[in-house]
Amino acid sequence: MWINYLDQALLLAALAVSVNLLVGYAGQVSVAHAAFAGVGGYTACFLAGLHGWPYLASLAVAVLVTTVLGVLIGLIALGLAEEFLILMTLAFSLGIIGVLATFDALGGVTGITGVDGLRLFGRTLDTPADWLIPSAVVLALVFAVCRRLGESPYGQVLKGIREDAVATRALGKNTFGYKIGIFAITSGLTGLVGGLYSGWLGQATPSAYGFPLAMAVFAMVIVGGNANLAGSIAAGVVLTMIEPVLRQVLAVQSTQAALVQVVLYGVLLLLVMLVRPQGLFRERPRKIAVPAAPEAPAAPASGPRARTSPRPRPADRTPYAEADIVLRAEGLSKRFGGITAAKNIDLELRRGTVTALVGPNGAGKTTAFDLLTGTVVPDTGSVTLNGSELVGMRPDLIVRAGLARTFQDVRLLNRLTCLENVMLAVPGNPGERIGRLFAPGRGVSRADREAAAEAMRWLEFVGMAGQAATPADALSYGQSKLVSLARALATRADVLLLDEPASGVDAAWVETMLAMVAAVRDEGRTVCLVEHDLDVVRRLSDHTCFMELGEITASGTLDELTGSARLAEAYFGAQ
Ligand SMILES: Nc1ncnc2c1ncn2[C@@H]1O[C@H](COP(=O)(O)OP(=O)(O)OP(=O)(O)O)[C@@H](O)[C@H]1O
Repeated sequence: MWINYLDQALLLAALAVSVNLLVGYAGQVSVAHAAFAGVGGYTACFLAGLHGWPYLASLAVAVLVTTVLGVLIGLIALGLAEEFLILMTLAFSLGIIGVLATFDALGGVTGITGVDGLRLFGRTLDTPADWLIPSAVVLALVFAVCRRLGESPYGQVLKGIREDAVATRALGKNTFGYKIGIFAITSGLTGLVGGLYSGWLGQATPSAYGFPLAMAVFAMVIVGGNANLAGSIAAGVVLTMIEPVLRQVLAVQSTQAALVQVVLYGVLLLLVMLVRPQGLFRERPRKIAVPAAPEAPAAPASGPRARTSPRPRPADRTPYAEADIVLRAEGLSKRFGGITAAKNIDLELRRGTVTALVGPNGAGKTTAFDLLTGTVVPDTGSVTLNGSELVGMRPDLIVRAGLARTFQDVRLLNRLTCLENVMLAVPGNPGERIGRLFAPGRGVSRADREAAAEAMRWLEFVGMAGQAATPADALSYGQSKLVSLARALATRADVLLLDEPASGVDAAWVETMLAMVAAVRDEGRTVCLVEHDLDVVRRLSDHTCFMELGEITASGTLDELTGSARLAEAYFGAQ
C-alpha cells in the first residue's frame, strides 16, 4: 500500500522538478505542462497498452511527441507578455485534454484503461514494488537533467530571462530561443514522466491530467522553493503523502481525504506566499569557481588588463574630426501612435571618442538608443556599424556585432550576484549551449571559469570586485550603475551607448564613473552617452548633439551649443 503511494510521490516529484526548471529558473509560468504529461501518458498507453509496442520505445515516442508539441505551443505562446502566457497555456491545456477525450481510438471521455503487463528491461511491472525502481530512476534522471541545465551557464541565462528578458537580450542572448528551448525540454521531460505515471496508473484518462494536477504540481514548486530542485522533490513527496496519511493513519474516508488534501494544498500555498515567499528551500547562487589571479587567462585585447599597458595621453588622441566613423545612422524615424519620438535622425560615432546626446526630457534620446540597438524597430532609416547594416537584425546579434548599451533605469538582474550579472555578458561561454553542456569532457567548466575570471576583472576595473558575491538588489544606486557599466564592457562591444551613467549617482561615484568612461575611450572604444549633467558632458564629450522633439537640431562642441542664444534659452539656460 505505502509503496504504491511512494511510486506516485516519486513521479509527481519528477513532474514538479521539471516544472520548477521552467517556472523557477526561467520564470515562464505554464499550466500546459500537466497536459503535456497527459499527452505522454496517452502516447505510452496507446502504443504499449493497445498496440503492443515495447514500453521503452513507447516512452521514447512520448518524449518526442511532447517535445515537438512543446516547440509548437511555445512558438505561439512565448511571444506574448508573461501574464498572457499563463492564460494561453491554460487554454492549450484545456484544448489538449479536450482533444484527447474526443478520439474514440483513445477511449473517448473514459480514456485508455486496463493497461497492464507492461515490461521494462525484461521485467514485468505488475505490483507497486515493481514500479518503485522505474519511478526512482525517472526522478533521478529528470533531476540530473534539470540540475545540469539549471545550475550551469545555461541556467544563468534562464535566470536572467526570469529577472529581465530585455536586459538579458541586451547582453547578447537570444532570449526567445532560450524560452522555446526550455519550454520544449520541460515538455519532453513531463511527457516522459506522464508515460510512467499512466503506466503506473494502468490508464490514461482526461481527468488524471487536468487542472487539479497542474495546481498540485505548482503547489509543490512554490512550497518547495523556486529554482530549488531538491525542494521540489521534498515538497512533491510530502504533499503527495498528505492524502494517504489522512486515510491510513487518521482513518479519514477516501472522498473526504481527497478534499482535505486540496484544502491543505491551498492553505500551505497561502502560508508559504505570506510567510516565506521564496519557498521552504531558498534559491542558492550558482557555485562559480573563479581562478586565482596567476591562473587567470589573458584578458581580451581591450580588457581591463590592457589598461596596465601605457595609455595614450589625451594629447596623443586622434582629433575628433579625423577619427574613423564606426557607427552611422541615417534618417532614423519612429512614431508611437500620434507621438513622433524620433524624426530623421542622422548620427555619426567616431572611433575612440565620446559623443553626448543632450536635450530636454522626452526629446527622444533613449528612443534613439532603442533604435540603434534594435530594441525598437525604426519606421525608416538605416544604421551601419563598421559598414554592416543593423536595422532588421535581432537585438542580441547587434550586441554580438559590437554595439552594447546600458539602461537609464540600470536594469541589473536583481536576484543574481554582481559576478553573475557581468558573466552573462561575456560572450562565447559554451555552457550556455545545451549541446555543449551534455557533451563529455571538462571544456565547459574550464570555459566557465575563464568567463568568471573575465567578469571578475571587469568588476575590478570598475572597483566592484569586493561585491562580486552580492546580489544586485543589495547595491546602492551608484554601485549598480558601475556594475551595469562593467556588464556593458564585458560584452566586448566596440561601441557603448551609456544612458545617463551619472544621473542619480552621488558625487564620489560620479568621479569614478567619469574616470571609467575616459579609460574606456582611451582604449579605443567608442562611447555615446545620454546625459543631463552638463559638467559630465563637458568633461567627457568630444562632440555633442542636441535633441528636441525627436530631432537632432544642433551639434558641435558643448561650448558651441551653449553659445547658441536659442538653445541657451530653450534648454541650457534652465540647467
Ligand atoms: N514605447 C513607447 N510608446 C509610446 N511612446 C513612447 C515610447 N517610447 C518613448 N515614447 C515617447 O517618445 C518620446 C521620447 O521619449 P524618450 O524616452 O526617448 O525621451 P528622452 O529624451 O530619453 O527623455 P528623458 O530625458 O526623460 O529620458 C516621449 O514623448 C515618450 O513618451
